Parts: sequence; structure tokens; C-alpha cells
Amino acid sequence: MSRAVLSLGSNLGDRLSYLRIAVEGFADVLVAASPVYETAPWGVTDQPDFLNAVLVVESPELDEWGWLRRGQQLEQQAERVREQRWGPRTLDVDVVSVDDVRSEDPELLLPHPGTPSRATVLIPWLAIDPDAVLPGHGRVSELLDALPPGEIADVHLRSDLSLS
Ligand SMILES: Nc1ncnc2c1ncn2[C@@H]1O[C@H](COP(=O)(O)OP(=O)(O)OP(=O)(O)O)[C@@H](O)[C@H]1O
Ligand SMILES: Nc1nc2c(c(=O)[nH]1)N=C(CO)CN2
Repeated sequence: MSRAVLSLGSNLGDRLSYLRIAVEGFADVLVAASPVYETAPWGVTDQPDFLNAVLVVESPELDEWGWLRRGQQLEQQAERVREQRWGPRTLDVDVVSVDDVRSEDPELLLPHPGTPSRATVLIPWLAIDPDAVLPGHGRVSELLDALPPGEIADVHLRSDLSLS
């Protein structure tokens, strides 16, 4: 049995449909899906705004590599083309954490090293799990409190959009 937290992002084409591809792809293992947020791009800032969301998923069969593979299959289903690092994409599925697993394999870093500094992950995650903890980093609420206010202001709840 493993429980994973997955981060979804899209900033090309019909962004909501691409996020829904991921939600449908994980429907059999879905524990919770966050609201959808519209977010200003970080990393490469000269690109369209993203829609971001977080899923909590659980399976008796999948380990951390299984979650990565399933996410990558769904990225392919969304016709994702790998181009620029941090560049635009139809669908990004990042494995944020899997239970307390630590991994330094570059193909699967766990917890995902970007998480503590990304309001685009922390805010949706906290919305579905107010007690969330990022293994090795502490409470998600405290990580969020430590971020510059400007980054939090860049994350807007889109209550008019739904993942289902
Ligand atoms: N926790 C993880 N979740 C998803 N992919 C990971 C993880 N750790 C390492 N990777 C590897 O990252 C590689 C590139 O991923 P991707 O192109 O989505 O990066 P990115 O989204 O641009 O940047 P970032 O990983 O900082 O969000 C993949 O080949 C994948 O094996
Ligand atoms: N707001 C936002 N910006 C990004 C995102 C993302 O999901 N949301 N993903 C990136 C590449 O992983 C690069 N920049």
C-alpha cells in the first residue's frame, strides 16, 4: 500500500481538459482532488499562466516508480512534447511525495525537491489536507508561511473550474 501526492500543471491548449486527463487516469486510486488554481509561471516567466492542482492517490500495488510511470503515461496521453526545462507543457505530473520515501535517483527525486518553494503545489495540497506534512521538511502550512507574500499572491483559486 502506498499513498502519493501528485502535482498537476498545464499551460498549453485546453488546460482544464489536460488536467482532467490526469484525474480520469487516476480515478481508480483517487483519494482527493484539490480545487483548480490559476498561477503565474515561475522558472521561465515568459510563458502562459498555468492551471495547477494536487491529487492524493493510494494503491495497494503501486510503489513510487509505479506512480512516476503512470504519471508519465498520462503526460504522453496529453501529447506532451519534452522541450525546454520549466517551459510550456500540456500536462505535467510531478510526484511530490510517496509516504516517507526518500530517493536521490535523478529519475525520481523524493520528496520532489521543488516542493518547499512552490506555492503552486503547497496551496492546492493544503486545501485538501490541512495537516499535510512534507517528509523531511515539516508541515506544509509552515512551508507556505515561510514563502514571500508575492508568490502566494500569484496563485488564484478558480472556483468556476472543476476537475470532475
Ligand atoms: N519526483 C519526481 N516527479 C516527476 N519526475 C521526476 C521526479 N524526480 C525526478 N523526475 C524526473 O524529472 C525528469 C524531467 O521532468 P520534467 O520535464 O517534468 O521537469 P520539469 O517539470 O520541467 O521541472 P521540475 O521537475 O523542476 O518540476 C523526468 O525524466 C523524471 O524522471
Ligand atoms: N505557475 C507554474 N509555473 C511553472 C510550473 C507550474 O506547474 N506552475 N511548472 C513548471 C515546470 O515544471 C514551470 N513553471
